Amino acid sequence: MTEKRTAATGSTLELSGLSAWYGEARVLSDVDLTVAPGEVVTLVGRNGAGKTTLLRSVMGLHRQVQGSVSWDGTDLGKASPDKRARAGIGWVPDDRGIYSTLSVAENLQLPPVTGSDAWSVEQVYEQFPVLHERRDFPGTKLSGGEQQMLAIARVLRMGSRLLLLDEPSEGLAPVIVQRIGEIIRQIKDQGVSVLLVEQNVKFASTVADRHYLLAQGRVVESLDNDSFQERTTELLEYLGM
Ligand SMILES: Nc1ncnc2c1ncn2[C@@H]1O[C@H](COP(=O)(O)OP(=O)(O)OP(=O)(O)O)[C@@H](O)[C@H]1O
Repeated sequence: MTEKRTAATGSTLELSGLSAWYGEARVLSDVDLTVAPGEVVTLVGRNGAGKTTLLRSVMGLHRQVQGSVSWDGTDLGKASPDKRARAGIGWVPDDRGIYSTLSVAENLQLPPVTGSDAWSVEQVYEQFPVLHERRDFPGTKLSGGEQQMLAIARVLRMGSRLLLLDEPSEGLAPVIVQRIGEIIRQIKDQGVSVLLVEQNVKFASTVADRHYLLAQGRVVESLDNDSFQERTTELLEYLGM
């Protein structure tokens, strides 16, 4: 098992006044957001609200931004995505981004180790037995759920301390969504933080500590999970979801 980290050794993500544009179009406006060590936080909002752009801005993949993204007390400024990855931020895109012609085992060998908490391949196989069973299969032969597990396992192999997950439950069967939920709770227990874009509100409420509701690029509500569960119907109606 991976050693459990304590909150004291973790890092906080803090966005302050983050705005983002595509050309002239402003798609994020003055977003303030924090993710504390070991916290699971979701971004909820309808299509086009700016959720993916926010994750890409944290990773440094979207560059037309203003405001600050700070990690571990340091403003990331214009740091490259590679530098952010080496600082412990792991990105799991919505298309999962695995190398489809490489085997599961090869995909797991590729990531550079960036942190002292990097999972070994053995740990990955212990926690994701299905990846062990499929270790010689190419990415193309994996189911959606297996691809999602592989994508998450790859950032854990690097030792990322903050996972940015873009719709991990999308298109997956309920039993697999449940398994992804267990994995998120487990990595949280190990002190890893998660910022999760999620349209599946029920799933979000089973894994998250807090939620930010985004509408037209603005944070319109920030709620703990109890308040979110109490007000789900009202909030979804407001968001048009
Ligand atoms: N490459 C791009 N060029 C121009 N506009 C873009 C681009 N990517 C996204 N947008 C626009 O930016 C806004 C925010 O998009 P974003 O993908 O961040 O939203 P989202 O909340 O993640 O929605 P979805 O769930 O549909 O991906 C939308 O209006 C979208 O049309």
